[in-house]
Amino acid sequence: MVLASAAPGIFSAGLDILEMYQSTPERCVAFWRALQDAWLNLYGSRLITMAAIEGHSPAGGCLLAMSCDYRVMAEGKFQIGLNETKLGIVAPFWFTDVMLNTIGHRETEKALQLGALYSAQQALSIGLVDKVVPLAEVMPTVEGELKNWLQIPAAARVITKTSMRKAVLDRLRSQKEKDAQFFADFINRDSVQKSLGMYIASLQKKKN
Ligand SMILES: CCCCCCCCCCCCC/C=C/C(=O)SCCNC(=O)CCNC(=O)[C@H](O)C(C)(C)COP(=O)(O)OP(=O)(O)OC[C@H]1O[C@@H](n2cnc3c(N)ncnc32)[C@H](O)[C@@H]1OP(=O)(O)O
Repeated sequence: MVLASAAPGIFSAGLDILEMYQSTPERCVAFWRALQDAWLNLYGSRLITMAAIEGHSPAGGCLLAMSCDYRVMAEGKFQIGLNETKLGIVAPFWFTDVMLNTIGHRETEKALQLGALYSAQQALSIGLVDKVVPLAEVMPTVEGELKNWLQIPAAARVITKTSMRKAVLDRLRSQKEKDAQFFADFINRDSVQKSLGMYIASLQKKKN
């Protein structure tokens, strides 16, 4: 399975910030449950999963990419990373776990505190993506890599993948409702709503 985007220049802009702003607790819980299930299915997928990152990939976009087995990113101006702290929010523990599994403890600690967004070359240097190529070559490179992965006996590959990811998946599975409730409480704090409001305004200002 290849994750790619139909929007030129954007792999994924992350979670819909407007869903987290001035929403109701009930809607926040439903929103979060949908995200949890999507992520559990992706990270726990038995399929070979690859991200064709042909554009920006902040926050939830970076989570999607990191949850795949292999990442190819377009060189140039695009950025990738977990930038949550820049919005005044905090990456949930399962976002952090996936980043830890991808780039290790020291880089994750820096990346998360700073809300760092990396260029493709920087992302390559810390292991956040596996390959950087010109934009037009992203999809052919993914397809070529997929052929390599498909050579591996499926059962052996799936057992290996499952055992590598089980602990992180189980950690969320065992506390889904608590996590959803925590999200709804956290996101509706006055201080968090204020930060989100300012961030939304800054996105709109950038456009004008
Ligand atoms: C004690 C422990 C505590 C733990 C607590 C944990 C609890 C949980 C806390 C909460 C965790 C939440 C996790 C959040 C994850 C996320 O994914 S948050 C989203 C982060 N995303 C971003 O920051 C991206 C913002 N967007 C951009 O930077 C740019 O838009 C872009 C992606 C780089 C593209 O730029 P460009 O091509 O120039 O397009 P724009 O003109 O900027 O955008 C077009 C329109 O789209 C709107 N938009 C962009 N991104 C979003 C978004 N994520 N959500 C909603 N809307 C978005 C943008 O405002 C423009 O809108 P219009 O002006 O109406 O056209």
